[in-house]
Amino acid sequence: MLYSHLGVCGAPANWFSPEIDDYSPWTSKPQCLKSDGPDLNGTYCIFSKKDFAEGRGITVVTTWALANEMAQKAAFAQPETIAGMNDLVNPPWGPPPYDKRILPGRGFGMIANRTIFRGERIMQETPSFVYNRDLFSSYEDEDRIPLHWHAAYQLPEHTRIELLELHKQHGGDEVDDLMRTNAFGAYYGDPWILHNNVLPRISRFNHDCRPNAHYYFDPNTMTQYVHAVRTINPGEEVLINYTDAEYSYAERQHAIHLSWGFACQCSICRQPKSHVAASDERLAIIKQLKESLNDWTEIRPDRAQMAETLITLYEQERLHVPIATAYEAAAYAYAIVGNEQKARKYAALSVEAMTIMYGADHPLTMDLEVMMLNPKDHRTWLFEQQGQEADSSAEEGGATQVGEEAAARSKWSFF
Ligand SMILES: C[S@@+](CC[C@H](N)C(=O)[O-])C[C@H]1O[C@@H](n2cnc3c(N)ncnc32)[C@H](O)[C@@H]1O
Repeated sequence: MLYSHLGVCGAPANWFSPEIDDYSPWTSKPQCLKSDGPDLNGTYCIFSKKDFAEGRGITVVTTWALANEMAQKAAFAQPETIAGMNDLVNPPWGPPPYDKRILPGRGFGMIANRTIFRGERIMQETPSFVYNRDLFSSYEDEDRIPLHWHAAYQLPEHTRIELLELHKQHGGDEVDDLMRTNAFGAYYGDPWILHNNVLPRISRFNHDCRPNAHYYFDPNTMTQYVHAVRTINPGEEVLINYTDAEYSYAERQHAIHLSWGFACQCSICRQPKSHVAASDERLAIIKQLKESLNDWTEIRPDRAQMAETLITLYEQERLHVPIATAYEAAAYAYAIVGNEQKARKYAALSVEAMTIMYGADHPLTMDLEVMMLNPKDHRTWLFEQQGQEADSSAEEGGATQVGEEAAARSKWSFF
């Protein structure tokens, strides 16, 4: 569907361009939706930069304040940090280990063209289209959809073609549809605001509830990374998970059908009913154990045992990435009682899995690295003992408050 205002008729009447001469780093003058308030910071506009990421380009529909924040990130301020990110011929991490192929019943998919080992980089990409999700709830379609189109037309032609060729599942407006079918949620700003990132290449990976690859987005480099979570054999399809890895069978089926329009037939969804029920039961116990392990309001002598059970359940569920949080819980459980050897062991396992889950530079990965290198340097070391001392001093009317201790402990809870 083409919008006449894109060419002949000019911008719609409810748009305006702020009277600002310097709108760098954006390469086109931002077009904004008229709002009632005088504050430009909260105004939604289209921000685009044709030369972003060595000519890949980017177009962003968000508030003025969030776009300014984004422009401070390394990807914009130090473009050398993302050199070669979208290069498919000679990418910095070696030739692509997959081929894009048409597959029966599921459109394009990515097939491994060699053995890919756990932790190996498979792909990396900067988004070409970023869209603030609040627009969906704040504006009617007739205001919102022209923004999509105008934003898409701000991209360099080769990137726009790549974007518009993406798979569309739902019908209706094309850009709206491609965004619903292909967008990845991503947080920008402080506090975090949910956006949609469209990454035309990573979008070609199909779904599996027990995938062999995992992605994460780094807002600083504005790059999404995909890594193998287990050995992938040549000829095997590289698959990512579109939903919450810990959803039950019914939740997975519902979410996949609603948002992507297919009935999931992955290896775990195709199991006999009794196996699916057993898996659901394990997932329910995983949920309960995580809640208990996240509760730091009392000293739990069975903490390490709970963490070990959680690890076993994740293994049985073939959840090779979220298991990072179970290793993390085990590392804490052993550190707080002063078991150096086991704290180190589980911290190392967690660092390995967290690097795939969030990246090596993520604060959680770096925190576990401290424990891996020297558990005694970690803030949780012998915490249980300190907690007990604090509890008894509180019972004796001492100055230390048990409540404060509990609050401090709850700050370690990351899952
Ligand atoms: C983000 S796209 C993935 C790439 C897509 N196959 C393509 O041709 O571009 C999502 C769409 O791919 C298809 N798809 C993804 N995973 C699938 C699966 N496991 N089984 C069947 N279809 C799948 C569905 O049509 C879904 O709406």
